[in-house]
Amino acid sequence: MDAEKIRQGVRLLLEGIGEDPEREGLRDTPDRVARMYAELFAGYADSASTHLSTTFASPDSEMVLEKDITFYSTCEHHLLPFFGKVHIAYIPDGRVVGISKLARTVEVFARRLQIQEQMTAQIADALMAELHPKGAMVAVDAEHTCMTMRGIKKPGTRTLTYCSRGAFAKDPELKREFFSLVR
Ligand SMILES: Nc1nc2c(ncn2[C@@H]2O[C@H](COP(=O)(O)OP(=O)(O)OP(=O)(O)O)[C@@H](O)[C@H]2O)c(=O)[nH]1
Ligand SMILES: [Zn+2]
Repeated sequence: MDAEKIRQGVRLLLEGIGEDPEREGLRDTPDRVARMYAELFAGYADSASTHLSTTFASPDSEMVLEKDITFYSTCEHHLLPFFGKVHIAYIPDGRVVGISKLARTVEVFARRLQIQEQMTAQIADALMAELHPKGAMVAVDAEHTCMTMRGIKKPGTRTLTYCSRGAFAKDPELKREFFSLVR
């Protein structure tokens, strides 16, 4: 990430809205925003494979479901936050990952400029590619501040997206089980 470019950009934004970037309250803002962006967009320098490569043998495991993983991401159309919960399920094919690694995988993709559908699919595809499970399913339930605090302004509206791969894509019964568990 190029912190200097971000600082220059924020100075221009402040001028654009008619503010004085040199006034006391704003003097450190470009640098604060650059440091904040390093945090919000840390996902670009991270990869799911880093977190999903350590696996443990678990021959008899059935569905594993991690639900209510809180996330904050940034909408690529408006640069505003969208946030909510991710639910991840997979059916191991003999090997499982440490449970924290599922939440880490969410962070890898949430900490980028995103649209919700793409983030949902990227999480499912990363699980399939790294863990080779029999199937994976991801649901995301989020509020987009670009819809609630601006534009159409509908507070409380939630967007739900799903992505199923492998056994979950083929077997409606498994999908139903996933939905009954995340509800
Ligand atoms: N599918 C999808 N759309 C998104 C997401 N985040 C924001 N959007 C939408 O992206 C669209 C961008 O539409 P535009 O018409 O180009 O932008 P806009 O004039 O700011 O649109 P409004 O929000 O309707 O005022 C809007 O409809 C947003 O609601 C997302 O994660 N997925
Ligand atoms: Zn938006």
